[in-house]
Amino acid sequence: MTKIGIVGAGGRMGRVLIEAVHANCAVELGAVVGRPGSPLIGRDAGELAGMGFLGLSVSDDLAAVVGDFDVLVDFTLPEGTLEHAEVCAQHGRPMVIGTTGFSAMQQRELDRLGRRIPLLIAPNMSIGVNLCLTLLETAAKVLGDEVDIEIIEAHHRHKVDAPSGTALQMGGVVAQALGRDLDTCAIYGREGRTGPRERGTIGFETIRAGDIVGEHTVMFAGLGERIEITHKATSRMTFASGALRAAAWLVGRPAGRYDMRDVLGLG
Ligand SMILES: NC(=O)C1=CN([C@@H]2O[C@H](COP(=O)(O)OP(=O)(O)OC[C@H]3O[C@@H](n4cnc5c(N)ncnc54)[C@H](OP(=O)(O)O)[C@@H]3O)[C@@H](O)[C@H]2O)C=CC1
Ligand SMILES: O=C(O)C1=N[C@H](C(=O)O)C[C@H](O)C1
Repeated sequence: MTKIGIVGAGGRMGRVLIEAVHANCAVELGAVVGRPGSPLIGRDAGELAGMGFLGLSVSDDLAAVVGDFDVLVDFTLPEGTLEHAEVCAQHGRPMVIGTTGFSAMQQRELDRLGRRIPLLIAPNMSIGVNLCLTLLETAAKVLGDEVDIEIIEAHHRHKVDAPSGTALQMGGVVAQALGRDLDTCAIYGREGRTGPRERGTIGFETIRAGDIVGEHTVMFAGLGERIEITHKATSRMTFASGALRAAAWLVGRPAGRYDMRDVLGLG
């Protein structure tokens, strides 16, 4: 049975991951780690996730528990994820990363670490979103430059990065299919006297409100017709289940950077 380590124990995803591991008979909980100084350190992981006593307490030292798991699952913040990845690289542990909001420099650091250990990095672990990436590639290739492309994403009020990692990945897939460079063709929000839409751009719009789990729409709008590909997550369990599937898949792979489409055979 694959032993899972979880960092970011007290986070929205951390708690759901503890629950998901407990409910999945192919994996077991090896270690749960919280941020040093957090009031959660020493608490029982099961009680933290609202599932009752599990007999595994939250540690504040990833290096001290690295022997207790086969693969680490990380949904935290970029700075924390890079520190955790360095520990995993030192101890030869594979890692599944769901964290979003990495800078270009942090992405290069992940590339470097991915040469030492297997790293699976996906801004969205849901099967539905990863299937949508394939649909988007096909749509972009068929519709070409005739249509205007806009990506609209909506998330809960606590989210700290924008646009979402998923929206950026969707933009990247569409841009690549059209032979465009997302860095130069992306427009992030509009206001004031913008003038008419510049052809060849990809627009991003962000909504932050209430408890929305995660919604993404990519609009291909032409003259006389419009296609919209939409994904709506209604439970964080969909991300957690995907992350555990990825974790079990990753153990035993050679060092490298993988993503969820590799797990699903969509790469
Ligand atoms: N790939 C996917 O499918 C999904 C990705 N995400 C992404 O996952 C990330 C987390 O989301 P969410 O759970 O909602 O966020 P939360 O803010 O609820 O949780 C983040 C957790 O990370 C911990 N943390 C933050 N910084 C550090 C650090 N430097 N070292 C160690 N631990 C740290 C926090 O600890 P503390 O509370 O002590 O600050 C907290 O427990 C985001 O980037 C989000 O975009 C979310 C859902 C799905
Ligand atoms: O922060 C979140 O909650 C989510 N973040 C991910 C992203 O940035 O794409 C994925 C998911 O939509 C939830």
